[in-house]
Amino acid sequence: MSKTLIKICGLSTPETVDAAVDAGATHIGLVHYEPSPRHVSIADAAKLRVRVPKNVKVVLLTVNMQPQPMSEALQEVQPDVLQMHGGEPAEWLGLIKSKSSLEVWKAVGVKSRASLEQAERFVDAAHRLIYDAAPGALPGGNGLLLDWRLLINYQHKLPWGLAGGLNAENVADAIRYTGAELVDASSGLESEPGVKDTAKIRAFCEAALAAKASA
Ligand SMILES: O=C(O)c1ccccc1N[C@@H]1O[C@H](COP(=O)(O)O)[C@@H](O)[C@H]1O
Repeated sequence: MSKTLIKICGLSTPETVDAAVDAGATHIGLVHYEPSPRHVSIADAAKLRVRVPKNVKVVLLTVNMQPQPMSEALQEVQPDVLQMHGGEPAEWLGLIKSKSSLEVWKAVGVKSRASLEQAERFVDAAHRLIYDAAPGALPGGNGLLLDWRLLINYQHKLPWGLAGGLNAENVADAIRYTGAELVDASSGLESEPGVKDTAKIRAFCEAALAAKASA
């Protein structure tokens, strides 16, 4: 199995971006969604983006963002990946995928096997699905685990990643149990909402890199 992909999301300071890169993250997530404690403005996202070396991908996370501000945000931040974490329709993602060189990811809340089947509507519209727990107070970033058993023996139609309540203590089990090739964590790496802890980031990356999926 190839090396696990690691996305550290909700970074908002130069120090924590650098810590994630140094720890071996393959993807740096910047959340642009005002209700989130991890929200960064587009101007700040653009400043953080330029710190990230070329071998690490920058993911801009948005929620139901309208086309015009989205287009301006993409222009300014120049992310490698756009993660849509709301109720965006497949047609909308498909349009962005067909008109840009961006990798397009769609996050879906997984409550049942039916959620996985419903997410297949994004097969032509997205490059990757991110399986998260069902939305809580926020559309994501709630630290809620999804039921990993739902993923066992599922014939995924797209590359996918596992999110939802991951932290340094559970990520190795998550990889071994589900076979996830990409793990995505945010609130589990914080000392308080919106404040990333560099020691937790390092411990998460170490545990994820050391784990070998058996699924
Ligand atoms: O992190 C947020 O605040 C956020 C806000 C709105 C949508 C998604 C958000 N985060 C993403 O949600 C998943 C799971 O996060 P957690 O590890 O359970 O906190 C992940 O993709 C985050 O990047």
